Order: sequence, then C-alpha cells, then structure tokens
Amino acid sequence: MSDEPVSDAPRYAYLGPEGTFTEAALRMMVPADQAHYLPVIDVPTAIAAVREGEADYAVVAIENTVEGGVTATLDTLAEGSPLVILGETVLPVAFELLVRPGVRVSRIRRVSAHSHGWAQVRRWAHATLPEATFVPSSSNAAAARLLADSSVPADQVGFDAALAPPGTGAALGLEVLADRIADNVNAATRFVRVGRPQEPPAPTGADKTTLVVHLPTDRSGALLEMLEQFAVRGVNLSRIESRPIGERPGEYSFSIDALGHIAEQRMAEALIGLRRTCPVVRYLGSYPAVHREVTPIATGTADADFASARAWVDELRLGRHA
Ligand SMILES: O=C(O)C(=O)C[C@]1(C(=O)O)C=C[C@@H](O)C=C1
Repeated sequence: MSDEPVSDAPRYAYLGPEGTFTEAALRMMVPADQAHYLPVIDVPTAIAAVREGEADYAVVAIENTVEGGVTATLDTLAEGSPLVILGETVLPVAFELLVRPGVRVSRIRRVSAHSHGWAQVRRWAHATLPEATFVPSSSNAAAARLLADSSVPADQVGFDAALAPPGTGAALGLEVLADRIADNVNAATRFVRVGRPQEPPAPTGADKTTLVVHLPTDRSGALLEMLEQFAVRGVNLSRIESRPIGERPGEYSFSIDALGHIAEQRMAEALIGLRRTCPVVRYLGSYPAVHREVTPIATGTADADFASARAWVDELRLGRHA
C-alpha cells in the first residue's frame, strides 16, 4: 500500500486508539507514510515506550487553553531518565456529541469523554444535558469506539453518549446530535514531540526552552531569585506552573517554558545561573515555537553583546584597559 511507512521509519507512541486528538496532532507533525504509529493506553505509557526504546518518539498533549498544563505529561517528563522535547504543534479542539442511532438527547443520562475533554465542554453539558453525569474514559476516541461496538449491548456500555473529535461519528457509524461543541470557541491543545537526549533542532529565532526547576528551601525569596535568572538576561517566560514534588506537602517544583534557545547566550547564561543556585534543574529541550513569532531581543542581551562584554573582561584580566 502506498501510505505504508518503510520498515525503518521512526516509531511514534501516542495516546490511542485511532481517532484521538493526539493522533490528529501526530498526523500534523509526521504524515502516516513517514512513521509507524503506535497507539497506547495513556500518556505515561507513551513516554515510557521512548525511555525503553520501544518507540523513537512520543507525541503527547502538554497544555490546553481550558485546563492549563496536562499533569500526566508534565510529571512524567519531570522524573525518570532524561528526555527532550523536539517540537510542538497546536490543535483547535471542539467535540461532537455521539449516540447510537435513534437515541434522543432527552434520553442521555451518562456521557463519556477524556477528563480533559470533559473540562472543555462542562458549561455546554450543564446547559444542554443538565441531568447527565460524566463517565471518564482513557480517551475521547476510546469512548466513541465502545459506543460503536455493536457486540456490546446498550445496557453494558456504561454510558449513552460520547464526546469525541470531529469526524468520529461519520467514521464509526454513530449519530451526531451536536457538533462544534466548545465552551471556549478558541479552545486549543498544545502537543509536543518527545525523544531521547540528542542535539536540539537549530535555533529559528522563535524557539522555546522547557525546564523543570526545584527551589532551595533554606531561604526566603528563592522564587524571586529564580525568576531573576531569566529577567536580568531578557528571557521571557511563556508558561510557569508549580507541581507538587510529592515527597512532603508544601514542596513544589516549577515547570517552565522560556522563550529562546539554549544556543543563544542569554538562555545559556540563564541556565548557568539556575544551575549555580537551584538544587535541581532539568533541561527538557529547545525547539521551534509553533507560533513562529520572532522573540524580541532586549537591548544588551543579543549574542554579540555577550561576546563583546566577555572579550572586554578577558582584556581586563590581561591588564589591557582599552
Ligand atoms: O482524548 C483525546 O482525544 C486526546 O487526545 C487527549 C486530550 C488531552 O489529553 O488533553 C487531548 C486533547 C483534548 O484537550 C482532550 C483530550
């Protein structure tokens, strides 16, 4: 078949089954004829497949405009053997309400979706299906597939309707009772491509660097000092969120996206500053930002500024006061 990938094409693990938003994101990043798609049950399994060498890459959701960070992704990348993010993409997210043919809206009592999917339609569901309760599923597509499985009697499916990505109803022979469902019409999810440690993609001028940082606990102002490592070098942050470390209540790490690339001096200097002052700094990669807006460089923070200032210090060390 023409769209079969060649046998040595890279293997991509992702949240399956076929038809998830994650699969749509993977298709945007790597067409199906250039990769082996390996659908798995959840995000930690997709990431573990890369760590264990069963896959070359994973594509996972990392952030959405309703719920914020996808904690399964942030926490799995923050611990365990090192991995790096190599690229990102953003997908608009809206849902279809699917039922078995003939089921009316008024008969829906239980609706299934992925918990992140449900969070994105909660207001709509409250207004349209006030009596319906939410039944969590491992993915939106998995819920739709179970509903479409004619070998499962209706009273054993566990729910009457599923919320799923656009096109799922037509693909599975389910009835679409509503489409383009989204509490926030601009709802979108950001997905990243993750691989084992390797050289980052070349800087484009519109890049992100993702980090996990633990703060020293023995002094006040540690968060402010950590942020200053970025601020004084003109590095802007596009995301910062705290996650529990899990050892003792009250101990948190920070998951950070900083605008810039490790190949740029201002970012390298910020990383050096973090490494000197924070007990744990995990580098999760530098990669092109999907929005492609060139990151503005503040006065005095371009590579040439660092180079000429360093050359000046080198001269002074040699006693040359030019
Ligand atoms: O269930 C799916 O289709 C998924 O791809 C998962 C997922 C997520 O993990 O956030 C992806 C995009 C949407 O935000 C809702 C759910």
